[in-house]
Amino acid sequence: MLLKDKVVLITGGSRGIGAAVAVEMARQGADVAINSHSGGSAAAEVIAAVEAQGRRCISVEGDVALPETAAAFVEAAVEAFGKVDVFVSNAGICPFHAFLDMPAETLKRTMEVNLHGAYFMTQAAANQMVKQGNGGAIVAISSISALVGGEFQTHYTPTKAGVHSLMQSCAIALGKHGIRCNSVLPGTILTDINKDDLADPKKREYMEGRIPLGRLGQPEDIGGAVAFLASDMAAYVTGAALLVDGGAFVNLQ
Ligand SMILES: NC(=O)C1=CN([C@@H]2O[C@H](COP(=O)(O)OP(=O)(O)OC[C@H]3O[C@@H](n4cnc5c(N)ncnc54)[C@H](O)[C@@H]3O)[C@@H](O)[C@H]2O)C=CC1
Ligand SMILES: C[C@H](O)[C@@H]1OC(=O)[C@H](O)[C@@H]1O
Repeated sequence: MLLKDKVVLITGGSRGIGAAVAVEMARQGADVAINSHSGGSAAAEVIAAVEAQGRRCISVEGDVALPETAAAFVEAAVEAFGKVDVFVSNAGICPFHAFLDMPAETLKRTMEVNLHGAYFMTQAAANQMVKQGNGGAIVAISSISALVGGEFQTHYTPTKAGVHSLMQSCAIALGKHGIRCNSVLPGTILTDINKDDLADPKKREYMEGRIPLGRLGQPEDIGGAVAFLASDMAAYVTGAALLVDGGAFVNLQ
């Protein structure tokens, strides 16, 4: 087990990648706190799946775009489990939309959830880790989209580049406290975030065709990379980015 008796906090942990990461963390021996926005029954399913691994789980609802959500999430986790060892910044949205008529509100909301949310949450988790004095690990779910663009993602890709940049700067700011900060860059993973976009068979076939490993990703494909970066196996890894994309990024021709 890579994370025996560690406490892991995950934003956006009720569905998709965050939910799969929560279960993997539990499989690796950790207790888990998930945040989500209206997680409802999905959050309850994640709690059950973590408990099935013999670990504890709490769910705290809140919009990561609001600074007060971060303080409340960390406080609830400390109250339940006594500490924070690992923080995974995962919550995100991607409302696909063309560039030329992008509504200002869609741009603003995407920035606030994906980037400001990651900032507030990372800051709150890091403050708790510094207070504890034992170091820690922070992993942000960035994206292959931090490196390459998307016609209908002009509001989204800058947030994913920003999240990785946040991890790089935090690696420097927090290194003296023994806190490591890294990013995981998933390729296209089948979740609710792209359900509508990939409902178009032509788009889905095109995306699949770009991937040397021959398939789109599943949420479970991301858990191992996060567990590695969160664990002592990665004790000398900070400010790094790990692509988990089936080879899509390097596939020029
Ligand atoms: N699915 C994909 O192909 C990829 C996803 N990502 C990133 O992975 C992360 C998770 O995405 P998926 O699992 O695919 O999406 P999803 O839509 O399946 O899950 C999103 C999660 O974030 C939560 N969430 C959304 N807005 C929130 C808010 N304002 N406050 C708190 N929680 C909120 C939801 O409650 C849910 O738990 C996102 O940051 C996304 O950008 C990165 C690369 C690829
Ligand atoms: C939502 C998209 O399908 C997904 O999000 C990302 O970050 C990936 O690059 C995919 O485009």
